[in-house]
Amino acid sequence: MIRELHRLWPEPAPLHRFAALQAALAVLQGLLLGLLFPILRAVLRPEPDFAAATPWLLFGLAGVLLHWLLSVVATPVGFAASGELGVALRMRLMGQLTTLPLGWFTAERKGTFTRTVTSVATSVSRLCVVVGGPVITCTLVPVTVTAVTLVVDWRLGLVLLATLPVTFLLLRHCRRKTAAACADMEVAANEIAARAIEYGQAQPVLRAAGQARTGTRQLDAALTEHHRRYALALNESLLPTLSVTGVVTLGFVAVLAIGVHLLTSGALAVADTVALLVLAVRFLEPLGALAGHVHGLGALDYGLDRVRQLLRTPQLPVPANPARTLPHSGIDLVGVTHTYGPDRPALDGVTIHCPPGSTTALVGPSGSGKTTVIRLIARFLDTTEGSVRLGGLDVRDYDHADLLTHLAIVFQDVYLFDTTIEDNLRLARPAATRAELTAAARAARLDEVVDRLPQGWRTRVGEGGAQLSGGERQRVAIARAFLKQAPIVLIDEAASALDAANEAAISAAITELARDPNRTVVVIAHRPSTLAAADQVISLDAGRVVETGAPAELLGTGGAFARIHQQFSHARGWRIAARDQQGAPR
Ligand SMILES: Nc1ncnc2c1ncn2[C@@H]1O[C@H](COP(=O)(O)OP(=O)(O)OP(=O)(O)O)[C@@H](O)[C@H]1O
Repeated sequence: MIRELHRLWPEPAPLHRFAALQAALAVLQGLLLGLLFPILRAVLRPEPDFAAATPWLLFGLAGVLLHWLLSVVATPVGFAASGELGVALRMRLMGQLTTLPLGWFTAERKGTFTRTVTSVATSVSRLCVVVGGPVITCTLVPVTVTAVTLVVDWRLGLVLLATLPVTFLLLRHCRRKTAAACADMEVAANEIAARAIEYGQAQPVLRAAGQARTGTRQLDAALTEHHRRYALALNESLLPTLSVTGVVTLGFVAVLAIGVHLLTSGALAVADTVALLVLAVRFLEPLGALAGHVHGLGALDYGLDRVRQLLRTPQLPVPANPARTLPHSGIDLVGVTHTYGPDRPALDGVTIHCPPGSTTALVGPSGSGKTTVIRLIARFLDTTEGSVRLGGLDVRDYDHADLLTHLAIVFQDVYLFDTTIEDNLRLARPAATRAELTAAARAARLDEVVDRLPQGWRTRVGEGGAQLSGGERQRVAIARAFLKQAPIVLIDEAASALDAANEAAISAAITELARDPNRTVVVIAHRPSTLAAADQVISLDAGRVVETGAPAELLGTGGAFARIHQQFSHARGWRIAARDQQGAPR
């Protein structure tokens, strides 16, 4: 565990100071107990010799004062060490976060990461001091007392010495059991959290279905499972804990019996017997207390393991000499296969060519692989086979942070920070001038939204952007894309129904982005107007490209795209206008 801590926190000087103080306190306690021998020998005799006892008493007094002083110093040192360790662990975890492939961030992993950065890191840093301190004391006091006893009477010393390894081995076993139980209960706790969130989110559906009271089945099952595992964990750790207490009690009985025997047989003086019995009590007491701390140690082992596992997550490989600039804005996927898990590949031998300045619309049924194409272009994921090329270079040849400066991405579910609408837009270009902000907002039809808001640009948008509608949030994201002036724009168009104003505004904004000859746009299209603005449509099905061509061309083939178009036409009374040679609608 200590080695593990060193690996996670390479500069643990504050923790060393705290451990050294605790060790000093423990050894001092043991040595102070040793003073009982000369003191009792001087006092417990027919004619007590207080003069002989006085120097030892003075020694004892000085020792007690020193002990008090060290304890006073140890408390703030412990707090500081715990605080610094917490900060160091969180910094390392947050540092790791920025190097992970974005495809890693599934909902479940985000939950695990949040718990590790918050509660696990806090518990590790707290337990290191709150449990680590007493464990050092409870280990070193018996060791020092054994050494003192061996010096005075080797027979009693040997009894104490024999108790130590048995107790420590049992405690180690206890600790392993507790760590395993913690891991087991964490799985059950995660399940409860997931079901509780789901239950909260599903309230409208459950109420609409009249199942508000009965819809807790899964949550109930998760709670029952957690309770079952908790009871199991308690049962499993009970036996080793009771064994430790048993060994400690047996050790005390043995010391008592041998002490009485030595006293009655005249082999040990009364003063030494009394002192040895006091020492035996102080030897066994901390060992018993250790059993109480073993659960904390198990939880500490488990917490350290969680932090280590996260820090070991493979990072996105960085090339030795990364390309910094994008030669052009063309995009190519060459024989790309991507597999998420053991199932069939999400993309299977996909080849796509998007010339610089063109607009490509991706269409296809749900699960056909459209989002995966976007994720691979942005290198949120790496391909399993084949390569993704931006500006003629493999995405793996760029530094990922640099690569992202060339991309603007508009997600379907836009997340906004709980700050002003201006700050949310500035995220794309913090140094943008007022004129640039206004121009981007106008292009994305966000200006209409800003004008309507009570405090205009200074209006706070609420957590996640809750003060704005889905369509308005997507306008902010599109405005970010305009403001960033990135040569490559990736859009996952909102699939849900929008009101007429948002629908028209977003369509117009995407069409404007698509018309810009300096931008290459790839859009997952859900709206006819977006398809109409595209130079080419790529139709995907089950991870394969089934059709490629200009929208008007593909209409005539009667294939997959023509069928999608027919659905759109029925749903919205819409048709693709044929384009003239220059690409302008006729
Ligand atoms: N993180 C993931 N882990 C495992 N499988 C995934 C993951 N993301 C997507 N998939 C699977 O990969 C396949 C392609 O998914 P993808 O999201 O790319 O399709 P899509 O065409 O964008 O679908 P939709 O239109 O519903 O968003 C699907 O079978 C999907 O279940």
